[in-house]
Amino acid sequence: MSDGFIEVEDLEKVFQVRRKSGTFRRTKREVRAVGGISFSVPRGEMVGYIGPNGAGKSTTIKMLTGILTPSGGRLRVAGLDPSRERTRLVRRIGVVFGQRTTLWWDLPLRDSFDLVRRMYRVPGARYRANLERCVELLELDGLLDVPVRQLSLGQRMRGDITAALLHDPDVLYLDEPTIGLDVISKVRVREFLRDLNAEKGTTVLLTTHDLTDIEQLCKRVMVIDHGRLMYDGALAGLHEVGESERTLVVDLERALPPIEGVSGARTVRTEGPRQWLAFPASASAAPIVSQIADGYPLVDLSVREPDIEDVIARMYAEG
Ligand SMILES: Nc1ncnc2c1ncn2[C@@H]1O[C@H](COP(=O)(O)OP(=O)(O)OP(=O)(O)O)[C@@H](O)[C@H]1O
Repeated sequence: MSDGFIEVEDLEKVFQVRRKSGTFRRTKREVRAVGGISFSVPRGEMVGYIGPNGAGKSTTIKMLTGILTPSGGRLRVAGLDPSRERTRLVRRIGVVFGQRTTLWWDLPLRDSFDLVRRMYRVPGARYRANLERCVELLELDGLLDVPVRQLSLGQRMRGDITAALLHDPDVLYLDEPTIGLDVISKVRVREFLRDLNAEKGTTVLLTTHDLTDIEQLCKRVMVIDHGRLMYDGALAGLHEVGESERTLVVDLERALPPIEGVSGARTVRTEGPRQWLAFPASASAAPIVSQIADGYPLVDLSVREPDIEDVIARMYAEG
């Protein structure tokens, strides 16, 4: 194996699923959730790990955290074998699942954090410094005495991220950290993660359905589908392989005929004063925006990233 901080070689996970067939008979079926993948992540890198539903992302993360034992292949995180040395590994990693909380539902945030401190035996000074930093950067001030169940989704997520970082992990696994968050909370979480990576050199593996997360945080992205690694490289390269498109959504002062004559983009939909223009995902939106602003009464605009499913479908189409 090479000397990456996360090293994965021919990693496999096969689940045996029992199915009832007829009244008495049960048949066994194998599900190859991860079918022999290899990658290496150097220390301090932020990597996106994306793929459609059921692709094998969670199963990979569970093997990387030691929750699941691989069926085959080799795996090292911070020099440790996750399933055999799980207790030692736990001190080196942090995990955030967007769809469920690791915080105690009925306790105020402060008490949840205190329990995490005891569990990981974080020294007092380090705990206070880390908590203070998270409270400031994630704007949790005033929320520490609120029970978790009373927090909004965005506030809870920021609480979960704090809980995952109190013991200064070297590796952070983030599973859909911006799912269901409003635009402002998303921006806040992304800024925080960028700063964390820059200041502490935390290695981050990020699973998300939101390509904007990847675009703003990761230089490198890995795509998994049907348990196989389909792509490992820059996001721009992925867009080129799949010839995927981004969409510019423009609001004009009034309803007008479809915008025409903008080089590099074409109008794909109009609805009252709002129009949608598609352009190659690897191109910059700036020249398109300026052409529209020169010729049309522009009020507002936003750029939408392509869906991950769409990008992957196009990859297949390219063959
Ligand atoms: N414990 C299990 N027993 C049997 N099959 C499983 C188990 N866990 C996962 N699978 C199957 O393995 C495959 C990969 O699942 P996995 O949860 O890793 O996908 P995913 O990429 O994380 O999907 P999602 O984006 O929906 O979370 C799926 O077909 C799933 O049904």
